[in-house]
Amino acid sequence: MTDDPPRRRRDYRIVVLGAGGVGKSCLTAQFVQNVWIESYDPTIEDSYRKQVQVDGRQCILEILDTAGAEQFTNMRELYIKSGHGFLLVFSITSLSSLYELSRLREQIIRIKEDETIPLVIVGNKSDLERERVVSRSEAFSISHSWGNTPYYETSARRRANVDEVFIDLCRQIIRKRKIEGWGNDDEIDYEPDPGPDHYHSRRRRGRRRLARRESRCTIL
Ligand SMILES: Nc1nc2c(ncn2[C@@H]2O[C@H](COP(=O)(O)OP(=O)(O)OP(=O)(O)O)[C@@H](O)[C@H]2O)c(=O)[nH]1
Repeated sequence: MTDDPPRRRRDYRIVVLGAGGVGKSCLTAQFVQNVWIESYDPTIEDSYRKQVQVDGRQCILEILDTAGAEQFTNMRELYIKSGHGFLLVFSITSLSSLYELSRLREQIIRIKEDETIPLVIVGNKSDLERERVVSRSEAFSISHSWGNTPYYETSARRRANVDEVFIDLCRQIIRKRKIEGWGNDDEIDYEPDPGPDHYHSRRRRGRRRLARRESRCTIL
């Protein structure tokens, strides 16, 4: 019996940021599992993994939702520090959630000490057009002022543009690493695929998993 040749993948750590209630968990659940979760229980830590192909490269996504406001800031700094790319999510029904993104971006740049970190701006809840308070032009003007950061409008409820935002971010990360000469440094042998994309809900264990694993998508 011959061993299979080792397969290779590249691991990218993606962090999903945004104000409370903008739909970060719903977006991620849709991307990972193709499910719509109407109401999310914040007391449960949910961990998601997804292996996807982006232009022939493997990418794994994992999400950790944490409860506890005090830990939140520290955990967020930790996640930002370790992130390779960031989804900045607001709701088109909340102007304040859009303004929150500037603060988050400044925090990312400060912590990462990098102004070219891969970002995607996500205007979620596009199905609530009648409740829209953030115009597309307002969101685009922020995108332009940030050096044309990609802007997408999504609906987690209708699963509109959900894959696109994650894939765009992965592409940016791949491009940046190429430009910066990371080459194949982060390629590692990996275990055979455990099966279909999976989802698990855990209490407390998620944080340890986050520290251990190389590839993550974290929701804050
Ligand atoms: N209509 C509509 N509602 C959405 C959409 N995405 C999320 N929601 C609703 O918005 C609420 C908040 O969604 P979550 O995914 O829990 O938001 P979150 O950003 O993870 O919130 P926090 O855990 O507080 O940070 C829920 O009631 C969802 O059902 C969407 O695309 N359209």
